[in-house]
Amino acid sequence: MAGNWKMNVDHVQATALVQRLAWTLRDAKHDPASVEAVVIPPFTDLRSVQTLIEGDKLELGLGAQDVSAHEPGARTGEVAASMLARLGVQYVVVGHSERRQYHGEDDALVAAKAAKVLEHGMTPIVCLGEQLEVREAGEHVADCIGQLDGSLAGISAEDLPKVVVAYEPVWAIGTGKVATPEDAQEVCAALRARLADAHGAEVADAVRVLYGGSVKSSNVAAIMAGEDVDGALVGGASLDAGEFAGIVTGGAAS
Ligand SMILES: O=C[C@H](O)COP(=O)(O)O
Repeated sequence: MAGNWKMNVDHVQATALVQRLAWTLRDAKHDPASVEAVVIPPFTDLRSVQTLIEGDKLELGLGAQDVSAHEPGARTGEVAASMLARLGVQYVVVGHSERRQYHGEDDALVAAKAAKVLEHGMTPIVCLGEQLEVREAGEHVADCIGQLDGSLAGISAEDLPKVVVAYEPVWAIGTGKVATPEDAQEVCAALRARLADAHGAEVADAVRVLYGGSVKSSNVAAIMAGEDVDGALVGGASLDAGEFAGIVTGGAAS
């Protein structure tokens, strides 16, 4: 269960949020071995959050929201994978629809970023999902498979099991319109089947497939009931410690 804070929460607010989350999970007797909880703050919060996780031995994973496809150098404004790895970051979101939509990122760039994340020993969370008009045309499965192929291009069969794929229908992000459990399962299953066709069942089973889009504590169990839905990538609801803890424990219960 990964909480993507997006461009919210400064580093002072981040320390309070992450502590409240860890305490709430402890009070709920959450077992991190059953469901992994990951926080994905903005770059400016990473050091503060990492210090708390390490110092207070909080049972939370740490992720970043984006990364450069390049090695350190003259790339103003970018953050290199090696810098994130040095900070103790374990997961990096690549290809989020907000990056694809507002920053012109295409599958080739997403694949290059995912490869860079793997090269530096971290796990990419590779996002993909269809626009509303694509779903209305009934082309969502083919569209998502195309994004999967393009976004994982060049990643070796050895590295693929380390990848996390997040299916996030764009029309369900931040809109309150959650896909039905059947919608989520349909695409997650199709993605896994594609991985199995291309790389074998063992690789496909090892890849964790998440659903994202208006996930809350009240709907997480139904979504997680899908056989091919292994977890959730949560946006808005991860900004509330109690709500995100409810998602983590709700996912564990399903
Ligand atoms: O990365 C998270 C997704 O974009 C979902 O966001 P949301 O839970 O606010 O709909």
